[in-house]
Parts: sequence; C-alpha cells; structure tokens
Amino acid sequence: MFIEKFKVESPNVKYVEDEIHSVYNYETTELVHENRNGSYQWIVKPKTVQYEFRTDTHVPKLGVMLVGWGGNNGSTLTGGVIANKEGISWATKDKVQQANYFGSLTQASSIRLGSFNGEEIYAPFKSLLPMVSPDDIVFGGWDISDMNLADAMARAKVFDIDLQKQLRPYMESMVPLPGIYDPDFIAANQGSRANNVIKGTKKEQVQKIMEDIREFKEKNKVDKVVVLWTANTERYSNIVVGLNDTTENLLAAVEKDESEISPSTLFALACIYENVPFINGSPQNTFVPGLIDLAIKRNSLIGGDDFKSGQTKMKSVLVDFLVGAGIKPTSIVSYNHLGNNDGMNLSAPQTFRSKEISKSNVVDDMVSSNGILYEPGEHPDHVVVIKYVPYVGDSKRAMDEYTSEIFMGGQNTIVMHNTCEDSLLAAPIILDLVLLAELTTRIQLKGEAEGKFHSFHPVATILSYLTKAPLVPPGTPVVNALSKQRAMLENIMRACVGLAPENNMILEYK
Ligand SMILES: NC(=O)c1ccc[n+]([C@@H]2O[C@H](COP(=O)([O-])OP(=O)(O)OC[C@H]3O[C@@H](n4cnc5c(N)ncnc54)[C@H](O)[C@@H]3O)[C@@H](O)[C@H]2O)c1
Ligand SMILES: O=P([O-])([O-])O[C@@H]1[C@@H](O)[C@H](O)[C@@H](O)[C@H](O)[C@@H]1O
Repeated sequence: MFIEKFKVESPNVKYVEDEIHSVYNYETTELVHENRNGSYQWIVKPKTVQYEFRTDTHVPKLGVMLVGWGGNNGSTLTGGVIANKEGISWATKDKVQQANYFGSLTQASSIRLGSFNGEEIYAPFKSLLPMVSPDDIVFGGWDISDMNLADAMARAKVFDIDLQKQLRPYMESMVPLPGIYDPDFIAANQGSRANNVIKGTKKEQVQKIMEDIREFKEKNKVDKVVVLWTANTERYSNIVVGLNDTTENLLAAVEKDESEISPSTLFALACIYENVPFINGSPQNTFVPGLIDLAIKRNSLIGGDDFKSGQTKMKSVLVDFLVGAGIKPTSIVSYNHLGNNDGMNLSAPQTFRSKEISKSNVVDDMVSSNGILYEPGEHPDHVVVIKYVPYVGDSKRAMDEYTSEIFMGGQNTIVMHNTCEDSLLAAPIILDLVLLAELTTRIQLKGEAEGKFHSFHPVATILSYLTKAPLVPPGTPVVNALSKQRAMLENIMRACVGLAPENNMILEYK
C-alpha cells in the first residue's frame, strides 16, 4: 500500500516549531588488528554512537543558477519544471502525454515505512523531510551562448514540438548571463557558440560571477541560491605545486591571471566566496586541492562529479550485482554514440579523457570489496568509447558487454543496448542534486562526544548516488555501488526523523 505522508511518534523525535529534533543510535563497528596469543587477529567490536539531528523545517524560496543554462540539460530541466508546474500536457504520435518527474529520486521514488496488517507500506521519498518543491524554484544562470531558453530548447531537440510550442512563452524571456569562456579547456568546436562571454582577468571574472549571484538573489527575492555546473566538460586541470595545490597558491594564481585555472574552478571559487553550494555535473577536476581546502575552511558545500545518468548508472548496478553474487567480471566494454553538443565537445581527446576517467573508475570499490574473486591490484579489463554521430542528436545509443567468469571455468557474457534521450535522464538528476544540496544545508548533527552541533562536511558525499565520480573528503572511502549510495542517503534522512535504517530483514515474518 502507498500512503502520501506520515508522522513519526517516538520519545526520540520532537517536532518543534521550524525544527525536527531526533536522537539516533548509530550502530556501527570498530575493528582492531591485535596480537592475541601470539598471532594477529582481526577483532570486530559492535559500537553504538548516539547522534542528535536538527533539521530546519523552514523550506526556503530557492534560486537555482545553472552554468550552461542554455544547454540541452539546462533547457530541458527548466522546461520540464515549467511543464509540471503549469500542468502542461501535449500530443505525441501515441497519446496525450502529461508532465511528470520520472527519473527523479526525490520526486518519483518511494521508501518503505513498515507493515500494516501483513501489507507493506510505502511513502514518497520526499515525505521523509521537508524539501523545496520544484514548483517554487526560480531558475537562472549563465551560458557562453546568448540564446534564450526557448530557442535553446528548440536547438536541443529533446522535447516534442507540441510541448515546445506551449513552453515557448514561458521561456523566451529567459536569457543566460554571460559565461566564462576559455577555449583551452573545452573543444575548439565550441568556439562558434561563444558569443556571450565575460571579458577581463580571472579575478575580474570571479568578481562578476559573485555580483551575478547577489543580483539574482536580490532581483528574484530568493532566500537561498544553489549553483550547478551543467556546462561543457572541460579537460583536466594540471595539479601543480605552487599553483593550485593549496588555497593560498590558488588565490595567488587567480591574482596573477594564471592560465591553468579553469572556468569551472573560477565559478566554484565565486560560489565558495558567496557561501553558495556549488555542484559539478561534469567530470573534470574542478575541485583542485586548493579549492577543496577553501571550501572546507569556509564550510561551503561543494559536490560532484559528473551526473550518473545512464550507462554508468547501469554499470554501478550490474557490477554490484555480479560481484555481490560471487561472479567475477573480467571484461567491461562500454561504447556509446550520441549527436548532441555534449557529444560534439567530447569528440576532442582532452575533454573525452575527463569523461573516460569518470566512467571507468566507477567499479573500483566493488572490485576491491571481494578478495575471493580478485587478487590485490587485479581488476577487469575496462574500455570506454564515446563517438559523436550528429544524426542521432540527444538520443544516446549505449552498447555494453560484460564478460564474467562463473562456476568451474565457465564464462558469462551480458550484452546490453540502452537508448535514451540523454538530457531526459540528466534533468531529473540535476533537480535531485539541487534539492538535496539545499536540504543538507538545513541539517545540523552532533555526535555524543561532540560539544556542539555542526553541519555535514562541506564536501557533500551525501550526493554520491547522483554522480559518477563522487567527491569525498580527503582520506575517506569512495562508494560507487548504486544500492549502497541510495541506502546511505535514505538512511541518513530516516535518522533525521528518528527512523532506523531500512535493513530489509522483515524479521516479523521470518
Ligand atoms: N546524460 C547527460 O546529459 C549527462 C550525463 C552526465 C554528465 N553530463 C554533462 O553535463 C554537461 C552538459 O550536458 P549537455 O548535454 O547539457 O551539454 P550542452 O553542450 O548541450 O550544454 C552545455 C552548455 O554549456 C555552455 N557552456 C560551455 N562552457 C561554458 C562556460 N564556461 N560557462 C557557461 N556556459 C558554458 C554551452 O554553450 C552549452 O550551452 C556536459 O558536461 C556533460 O558531459 C551530461
Ligand atoms: O551517465 P552515462 O550515460 O554513463 O554517461 C554519459 C555518456 O555515456 C555520454 O556519452 C556523455 O555524453 C554524457 O555526458 C554522459 O556522461
């Protein structure tokens, strides 16, 4: 059975004005490797740590500023939210289609609450904690192309024509602010659309972005702003000692207008200065070490990298299943072709390399989790191929082959063909990223040994379900397995309302 909302009644949960306060017993383990009776043993000690969570339930009016607003993802998300808000339906060749949020974890997925009279009871994921409604988001942003959002939507060729016609009046007045263009970081083929750029030094560009954020906030009377990069994939920045390895060196490099500081790093720097969450939806290493240090010092949320939308999302499910089943993937070949501007930008070797890295590293945690299947350092052959084929547009065609070793020397090969409008997969993920980033800034927590409440670590690992290459605090584990990422997010939100983690045991019926 599915219910729309619920309230938790527990001595550990208090719903007070503008706040949910919960006391949560975090059950974990402590491992020690000790010499016992002359031989070293691994000892596992169950441990309970009591946490308190305080969630501000005042939902703000949210401004979302997209870098690359006029792109396929930016125009598709903007149009999709308008269509849902206005209840737009449109004719397709098959039927009259209603707007929806399919593909969004926060808007279209559910959680299990428990059983009632032997029936499983579920509720919307978004009913766990108060979140911003997509209807209330004010969109804005930047693009190096000056095309208004209605024309950008037409250029993207993602939405059906009847839908585009209905959206045009809402979107034609939306014009991106000038972006920071640096041809050294993206494909040369992007130059032709760069007619809307901020001139000046890198320092002046950062200052302009900061001004843009303040003016957007004031003009639209929003309480908070989240900035998300859905602009082109950049090449990796070289990490150079003395240039971007520390905050001091990075800021000095900006002062000196050093060429190796990328546009995405400049946008992120501006956001950190404005204490505005910045999320990187592309694979490049925007978050150079000096920037991460600054975000931590200023406790300003950063998250990324690279939306996990289709082929890679499937990979983080399939490899998790195979390794979890004791089957040994030995060869993974991921090929896809697409014909949108993203694909055109990725046709350059240096930008493709950024994507190849994020699409390849996604199996590392699953492989290293099973020492029965894999020797230390052993991993499957893994190849990523992306080709640009203009004719197919946004309709990405992914073909994957997974070869594994099975029982007694047997082999299993799984082949998948996966066709989708890439932007229709990414847009709901962008929505989830900005809504969850905003939510986490309203949560404070305190461990039993801590003197005061604090926010989550500014490097927002909590967003990892939505990214191919989760950005994590230095020295902490990277988890890519999709089921673990989703469980982590849901269980932290359950803890905020005093609910135990979903452990799927259902002992009541065992
Ligand atoms: N399924 C997906 O679509 C998906 C999945 C994962 C990651 N991504 C990443 O999301 C990004 C956007 O994808 P897309 O399909 O919307 O691409 P797109 O090329 O249609 O949109 C990118 C937009 O960014 C603009 N732009 C480029 N550099 C800019 C800058 N420095 N400042 C401001 N604007 C700039 C471009 O003019 C363009 O309008 C890409 O980096 C892509 O790799 C997409
Ligand atoms: O998320 P996913 O489907 O694995 O990866 C996608 C790639 O397959 C695609 O070629 C690229 O253009 C998109 O930006 C996205 O990164």
